[in-house]
Amino acid sequence: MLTGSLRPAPGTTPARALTIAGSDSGGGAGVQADLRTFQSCGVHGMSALTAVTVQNSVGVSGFHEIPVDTVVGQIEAVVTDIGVDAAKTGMLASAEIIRAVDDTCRRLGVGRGGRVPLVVDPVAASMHGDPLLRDNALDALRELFARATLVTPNLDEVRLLTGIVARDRAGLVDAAKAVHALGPEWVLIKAGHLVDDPDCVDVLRGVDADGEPRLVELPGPRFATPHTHGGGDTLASAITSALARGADVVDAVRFGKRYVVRAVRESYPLGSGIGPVSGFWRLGDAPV
Ligand SMILES: Nc1ncnc2c1ncn2[C@@H]1O[C@H](COP(=O)(O)OP(=O)(O)OP(=O)(O)O)[C@@H](O)[C@H]1O
Ligand SMILES: Cc1ncc(COP(=O)(O)O)c(N)n1
Repeated sequence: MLTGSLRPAPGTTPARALTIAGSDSGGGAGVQADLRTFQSCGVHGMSALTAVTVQNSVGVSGFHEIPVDTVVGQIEAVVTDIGVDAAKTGMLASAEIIRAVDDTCRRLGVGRGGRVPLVVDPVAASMHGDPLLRDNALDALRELFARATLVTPNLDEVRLLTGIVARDRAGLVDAAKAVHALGPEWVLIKAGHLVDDPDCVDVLRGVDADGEPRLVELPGPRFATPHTHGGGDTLASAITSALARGADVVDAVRFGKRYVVRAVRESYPLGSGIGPVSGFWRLGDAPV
């Protein structure tokens, strides 16, 4: 289902995915990366904007939150009319927005217990180290995990949310167990920050159909590039796209990993700081 052409048949309604996230003015991460990824995975992308960041390749100099009612209104507007096959969250900015998103998802059947899978990427800071979440919002973020089909923390987010400092692959497995205990159905711990490991082996943990704990390693090469801005958003959006197209969580995560490996391999310099992973790699060469 997820190999070969991902282009929807002309005239048919494609699978639909919603991102609830912030804008990156530099275009490398946030809703810009999410919508780009949905498109190249053959999925119609929709967005509920939570915040506008002032951002370029060297950092985030500030952000402005969207009023809670407007965040909720965007989600309701698209879910009740257009419909959604899978959703993801990225930058949620504040405890008030997180709690409103959690409540809205519950009401609309998005996330655990509902019809629509929900991927929660617990964005707390940019890769430059600039905050994207208010200091008092960690409890609300932990609570949102219980609504998630899948959460996708990086190692800094694992440390913030659980106190666990993972230094090697065994540490990733411990981290997966600790984050799983916070209540999501599945956890994907991303290995990008384990810079001393020659490979990038992400770890997925969940419970299979028989109720048995399941651990899946997602192997991948590590490319020697500083330009990985938006890698986490791109991975989570590719996974969300696969879920929207009907894949189960393990297959969707395998697809997302294959997708992000290509995106990192073709990442490019931009500005004077950190460039983005590529959204171009699936473009064909046919003349227009
Ligand atoms: N240098 C690299 N080479 C190959 N894969 C990488 C590299 N860095 C990260 N990845 C992969 O990219 C994905 C994102 O991982 P990472 O740990 O960087 O998440 P993140 O910190 O949330 O991303 P970002 O902050 O860059 O948006 C993971 O699948 C990870 O294994
Ligand atoms: C709006 C927004 N959302 C998410 C990120 C995280 O991406 P990264 O960790 O690559 O900076 C970001 N920088 N900006």
